Amino acid sequence: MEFVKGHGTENDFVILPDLDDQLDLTPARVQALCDRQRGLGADGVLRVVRTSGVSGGKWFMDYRNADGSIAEMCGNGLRVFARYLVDAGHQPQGEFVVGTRAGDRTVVTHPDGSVTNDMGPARVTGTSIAAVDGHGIGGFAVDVGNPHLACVTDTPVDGFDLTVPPGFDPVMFPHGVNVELINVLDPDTPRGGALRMRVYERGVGETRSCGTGTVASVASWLAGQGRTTGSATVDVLGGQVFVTIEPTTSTLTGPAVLVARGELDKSWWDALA
Ligand SMILES: N[C@@H](CCC[C@H](N)C(=O)O)C(=O)O
Repeated sequence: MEFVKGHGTENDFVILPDLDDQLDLTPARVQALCDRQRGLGADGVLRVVRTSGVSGGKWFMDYRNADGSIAEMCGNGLRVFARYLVDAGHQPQGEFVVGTRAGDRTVVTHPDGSVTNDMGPARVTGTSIAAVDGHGIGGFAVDVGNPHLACVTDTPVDGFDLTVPPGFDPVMFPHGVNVELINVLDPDTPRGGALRMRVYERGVGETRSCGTGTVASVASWLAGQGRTTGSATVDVLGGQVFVTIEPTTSTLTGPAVLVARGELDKSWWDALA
């Protein structure tokens, strides 16, 4: 069985081409694939499925977190998924649609290897508090298809201990939440704001980047100013992305890198069922 390894700003994924939707991708198999000692190592799995499509799209991105859980959407994963489709010859370079559990998303692959995703609306749904490293940090709940609690703080984000999961309000986030900590590096550059973000991802732990988290972070930063539109670069541990927020949608541009391809050992895979 073929696999491809890739990353977007060092948020890394095992890509499993399964065009005819045949694979039994159990949580145990996802956990083993993502394990950095007994598997390939990754923050998540992207299963590539060909579909008849509900609105012109030919592809479905089946995203799983490293703990085996299913999430609605993955922004970095979507860029890597798009890059894989072009690299494998399944799509020409340019614009096409990918189905996700959060809905259809248009992607545009660029010749320099970067990808722009239409991320859909970033809906600010309220305020809440994250308990991080002994601090209570206020932020905005933002729905980017998946749930986020994006907290702008003056405390330097690089100093927080994110080896422990942040606490959050389980009534507000009954299905868990991804927590972002954000510093404003510069509120007004020629490209909009400049933010720095760290993230603790639901179902994974701290990762070096989270695409939906960067969109939530910019939406939260804007909401704190009473704004609903704007743009910003977001520095993450694994690089930089660019986000725009519009009234009805948002976009995310950043790198998408394919690193390796190979074959899974059949007896290893079968033993995990
Ligand atoms: N890394 C992703 C987000 C993956 C899903 C998230 N952990 C969740 O459970 O919602 C991204 O780049 O957006």
